[in-house]
Amino acid sequence: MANPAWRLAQRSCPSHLQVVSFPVVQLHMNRTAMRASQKDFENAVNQVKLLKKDPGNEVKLKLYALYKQATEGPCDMPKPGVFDLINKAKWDAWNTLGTLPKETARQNYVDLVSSLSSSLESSSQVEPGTDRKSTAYETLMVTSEDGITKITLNRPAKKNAINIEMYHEIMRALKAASKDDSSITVLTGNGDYYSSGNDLTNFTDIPPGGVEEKAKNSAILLREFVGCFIDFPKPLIAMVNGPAVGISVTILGLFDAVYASDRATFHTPFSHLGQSPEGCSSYTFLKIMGPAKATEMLVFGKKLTAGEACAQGLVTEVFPDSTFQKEVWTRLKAFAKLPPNAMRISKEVIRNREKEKLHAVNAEECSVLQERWLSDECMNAVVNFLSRKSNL
Ligand SMILES: CCCCCCCCCCC/C=C/C(=O)SCCNC(=O)CCNC(=O)[C@H](O)C(C)(C)COP(=O)(O)OP(=O)(O)OC[C@H]1O[C@@H](n2cnc3c(N)ncnc32)[C@H](O)[C@@H]1OP(=O)(O)O
Repeated sequence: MANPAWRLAQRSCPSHLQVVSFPVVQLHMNRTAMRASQKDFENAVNQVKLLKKDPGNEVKLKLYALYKQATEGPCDMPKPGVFDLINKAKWDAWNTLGTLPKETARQNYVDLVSSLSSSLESSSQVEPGTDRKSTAYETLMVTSEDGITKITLNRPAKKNAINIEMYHEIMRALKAASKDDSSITVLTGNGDYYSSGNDLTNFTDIPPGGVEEKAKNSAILLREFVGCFIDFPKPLIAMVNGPAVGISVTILGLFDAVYASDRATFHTPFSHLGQSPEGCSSYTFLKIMGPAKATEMLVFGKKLTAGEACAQGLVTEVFPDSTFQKEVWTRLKAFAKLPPNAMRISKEVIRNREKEKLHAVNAEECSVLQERWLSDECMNAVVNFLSRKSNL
């Protein structure tokens, strides 16, 4: 237990959280749909006692925060002073959870313990330096090689539209990547598209009278999904191999570098869909490109070419499609040889002061969208697409 922040954090934690060992399992994010029972929660709390390896301060603070949220609800403690670093770190971690419902916090705690266990299992099964290929995903391909974990969206026949399963799997892959032995993480798409954004059939499996409930659960899912990008600790790089739509574009503002093929386009047709911006784009795009250009994209749905997106600062560099893979991978392999701790810490220094703001923006965007999804404008747009009348 290297860091005094955690040691101190333990003092006001229940005794089970004072044992630092490392959990054991595969993260089953789709369990969020099932809801953890009190018994699952208690089991997870006990499982923490069995952990053999230190999961690191970041994870321990998350466990602390989720435990407090699950047992006491939203943080109502006065904010510690700036020099009370340890208690402030704990307070920040708890307070960041905002009004996350107790039962969601309980579920997230169970999932986190489960994912820690999973990461221990996988790392103990793989020789250091050995290439890994995960077969545990339905909608992704995840590989780890040369210090780079590559997450590939893998529904090419649907233009890599993000269905509910893919949201969960991306979160699971990011959580695993944040703890594996790679230095950088790359997100890309299989096939001709990077991603066509939210799968519009996500709006279809709604039980009669259940639309409000579905909107509420979707807002929780979206907030958690975007939160994983806000909190991702290692350099996160997008390789935008083709057109990108909707949420696959907006979250680019949370990446550390965005490399694009000259075939890529960037399109956020939220108004056409009766929806509103997410992925923190209502904040990041304004910072990146200024309000005038951000409004063109986010309000009027202007589709940008890769060159335009680069000129506006959303994209780091554009490559001819014919050499895109080769040139970007050469670059990524060089990045992956840089000292990983230095990269992680530099990212922290660059990003950390914005984190609290980003989580607040994320929460607000999700709450606005929750209402939007119930609007006639949104429902009509979805029905139009599903009946193939959409003409974005
Ligand atoms: C009650 C509340 C529930 C809320 C649930 C919400 C959960 C979180 C939401 C987070 C917020 C995110 C917002 C966004 O991302 S907005 C952007 C949404 N995306 C779109 O509007 C794009 C829609 N797709 C298209 O316009 C075209 O398909 C596209 C231009 C991408 C490609 O056109 P093209 O003609 O080249 O190809 P096809 O249309 O024939 O597509 C091939 C097949 O892929 C299917 N497809 C493509 N994109 C999607 C999609 N986004 N959702 C569902 N399906 C998609 C398409 O239907 C074709 O399938 P078939 O071959 O079976 O017909």
